[in-house]
Amino acid sequence: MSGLQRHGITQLVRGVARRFSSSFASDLFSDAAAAELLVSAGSPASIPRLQGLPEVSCMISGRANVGKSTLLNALLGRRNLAHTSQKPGRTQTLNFYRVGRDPGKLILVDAPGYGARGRPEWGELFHYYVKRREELKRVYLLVNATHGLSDADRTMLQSLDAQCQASAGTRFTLQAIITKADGLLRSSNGRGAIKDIQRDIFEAAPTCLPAIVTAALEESRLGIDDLQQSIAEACGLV
Ligand SMILES: Nc1nc2c(ncn2[C@@H]2O[C@H](COP(=O)(O)OP(=O)(O)OP(=O)(O)O)[C@@H](O)[C@H]2O)c(=O)[nH]1
Ligand SMILES: [Mg+2]
Repeated sequence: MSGLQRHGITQLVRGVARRFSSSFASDLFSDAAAAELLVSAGSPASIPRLQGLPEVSCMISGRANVGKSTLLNALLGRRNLAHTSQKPGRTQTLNFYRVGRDPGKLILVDAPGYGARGRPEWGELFHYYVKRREELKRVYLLVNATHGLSDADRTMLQSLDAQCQASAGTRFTLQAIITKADGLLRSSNGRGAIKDIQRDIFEAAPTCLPAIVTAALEESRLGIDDLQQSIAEACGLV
């Protein structure tokens, strides 16, 4: 068998494996009606143990109004499981959502936005959670495509990156999500602007995995399958 044929077969096997694992990831998120908000925690003392559940937590955090709750609804195929609002600061607690039918396979955590019009105590709650939560597998940091990185995003990325480096990625890994990309991708320099954001993210946090570019409104969806796949991989479920 020639080298070229061997290469062709390897590529074919990889392609099939990728398709198989991506269909597994979408199965994981397919049971939309069964997803459930388990607990909202407003203080470190009320962060739940959730013992008994095979919990693997993914954390979604980001600047207020960046589109976290809308993204969570898109991921779970639900309209209003997580409350959304045009006004920043709607999410004020850590909200633990079970994905799938009880006992579930993983937990998604929606967090209060920090930065503009977020409150410092919400940031403290998030930091407490990230420092202590053994079940946490990955932190997703959301960046608004139209605003780019804020100073608060940079500070957060640097802090999370330092924690990832300190544990050599054994505690949790870090990945950025560029949200609300629909608006930017319609403009002539949209792709360039997204590349700039990706470069800024890498400069602030070299351990951050390549950003997933998303749009989460019902009328324009982008990157949701990729995000489902990434969450399943982070949680060791594919
Ligand atoms: N164009 C566009 N708008 C979006 C997208 N995602 C969310 N939005 C809008 O942005 C606003 C804020 O969305 P939320 O999901 O409530 O944002 P959040 O980050 O959860 O906000 P807080 O909980 O207040 O921190 C809403 O008006 C959404 O409809 C998107 O992908 N594209
Ligand atoms: Mg919210």
